[in-house]
Amino acid sequence: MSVFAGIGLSCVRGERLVFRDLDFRVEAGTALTLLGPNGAGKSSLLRLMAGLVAPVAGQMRWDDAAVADDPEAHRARLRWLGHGDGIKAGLTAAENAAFWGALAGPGGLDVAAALDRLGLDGVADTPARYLSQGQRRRLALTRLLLGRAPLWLLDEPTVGLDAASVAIVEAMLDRHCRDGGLAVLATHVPIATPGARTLRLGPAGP
Ligand SMILES: Nc1ncnc2c1ncn2[C@@H]1O[C@H](COP(=O)(O)OP(=O)(O)OP(=O)(O)O)[C@@H](O)[C@H]1O
Repeated sequence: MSVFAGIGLSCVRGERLVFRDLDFRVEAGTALTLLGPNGAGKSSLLRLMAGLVAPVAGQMRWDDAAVADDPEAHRARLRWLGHGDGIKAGLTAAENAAFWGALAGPGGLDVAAALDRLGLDGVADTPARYLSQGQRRRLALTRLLLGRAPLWLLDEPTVGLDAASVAIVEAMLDRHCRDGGLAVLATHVPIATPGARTLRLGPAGP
């Protein structure tokens, strides 16, 4: 059973110490929700977990190995969803998903099934520039289903989504964890997760 953990992590962005001596632990089959006010460091912690920002102190481990010892293996095991949707406006919804699917490797849903899961089957052939904000976010979320990765790192995944779409994301998280996956997500709105574990980050410093 995989375990993703951080021990004694400190993070500096620009000149600012965002957090220090932070520990986390996520086990296979569970999700960890990061909570805290604006600027508390939720996105910074997710970026650190994704290997996009290096900690100034501390260590992250996947099972018994230090993540920093094999960054490529870590990249291969994670799916990252940041604030940006990463969508090419000139491509249709299906073409965007096909592009991600080609990069994602084997084991996931095909494009039609992923679009269907996110309720986008009716706009598959619509250029992404004509999609609504919520449809664009749902399109970005198909990346999680195209190819299999055990670790999902999601920064405010439900921004712009209506209640029905939030329920779809909750069902995706539930299924991912039941399949033995792990997830870490930052959010300002309630999202039901398996186990409902939370890590609260403190208010930002001066
Ligand atoms: N690239 C950067 N350069 C300098 N400072 C940064 C950078 N990115 C983030 N920060 C600072 O780090 C702190 C934490 O920001 P972060 O985005 O991690 O917070 P957050 O908890 O995700 O906030 P929000 O809820 O508003 O999304 C903030 O003070 C922010 O200004």
